[in-house]
Amino acid sequence: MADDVLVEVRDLDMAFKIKGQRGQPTMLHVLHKLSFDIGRGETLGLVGESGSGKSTAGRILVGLFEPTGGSVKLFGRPITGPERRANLAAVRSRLQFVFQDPHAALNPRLRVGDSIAEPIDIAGTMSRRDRNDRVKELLEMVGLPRDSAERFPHEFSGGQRQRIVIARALALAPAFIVCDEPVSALDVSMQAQIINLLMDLQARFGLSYLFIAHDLAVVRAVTHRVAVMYAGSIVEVAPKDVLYEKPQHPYTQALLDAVPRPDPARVRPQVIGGEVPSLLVPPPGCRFHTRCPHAMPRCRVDIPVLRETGDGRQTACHLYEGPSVIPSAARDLPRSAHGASSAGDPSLRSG
Ligand SMILES: Nc1ncnc2c1ncn2[C@@H]1O[C@H](COP(=O)(O)OP(=O)(O)OP(=O)(O)O)[C@@H](O)[C@H]1O
Repeated sequence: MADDVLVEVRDLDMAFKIKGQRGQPTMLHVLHKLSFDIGRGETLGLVGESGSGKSTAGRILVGLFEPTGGSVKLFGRPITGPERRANLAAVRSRLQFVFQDPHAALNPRLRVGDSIAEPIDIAGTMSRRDRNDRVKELLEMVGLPRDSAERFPHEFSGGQRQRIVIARALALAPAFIVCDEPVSALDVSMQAQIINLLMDLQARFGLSYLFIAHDLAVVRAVTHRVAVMYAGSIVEVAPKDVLYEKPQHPYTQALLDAVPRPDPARVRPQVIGGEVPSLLVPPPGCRFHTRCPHAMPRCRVDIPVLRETGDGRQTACHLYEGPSVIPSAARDLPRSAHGASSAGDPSLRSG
């Protein structure tokens, strides 16, 4: 593993045992062969429709769920397999999680200082005085007055509460934080402030983030690279400007097309047609083929895997597997290649 890779995920699978029809236990396959890295000081965005598995992936990375397959290394240590327990204990203080809802994340009966100090108290390594000094330092770091420690969560706004949650996440000086929709419960002006805070903290402490969000504008503002998930798989991962300027996977294109833009020529955003496939009975082949305007016969049979397609991008799509020159984006393809007729275009088929 390169020194600057903090998080290494390979072929991650996750299935939950649930009650199926007539109460029979059945497995819900939520993640399928996820692979990605996150570097030191890097923010990887994770986007995709609701239910695509983003939060499940985030929870696995902080040790909340044990995956059913594949491997995860944090700071070079596997947190999957037989060493899971020992390695998680060793890296726990360097991992944190910031949830969407700052109201639910804070105990209303605890003073803010005691909430922030929870990880310190659990670690049990600081004197009372050092702990209280650290709490004040953390409050300052997140832009709150030092005397906030004595107050209760209900005395703060939603944005301030999220600052308190972030202060608690920073208590043990982590290196990696999973931020799961950290600003989606806040109004737009608060969102900008919290995003700026997260970015300032990253610059100051070299933090790495997995940033899970629905809002593609927020993701673009905050991330370095973006991974797009569809029905439990990553379909495209690329540096953010590459992805946003020239989305390659048909699903990424549809996702970006669905974003409302202040463009008078576009009266309303395109919506992604069709239904999200069932995770219980996923379609064979490419899971997006049931909604894909470019689906070819082989898309119904073969599962595409992530492949390098240039510009630091990986895409899982049969359109880009051809033996001939790979187009830099599906948008650059001749019009005929965009429609269903591409099924018959041999230059777009893989060999
Ligand atoms: N503990 C669990 N037990 C059973 N199923 C679960 C569990 N956690 C998540 N799931 C299921 O896994 C699938 C993916 O959920 P997940 O929350 O990871 O998606 P998501 O992309 O984060 O969605 P959202 O954006 O709505 O939060 C869903 O079908 C969900 O119902």
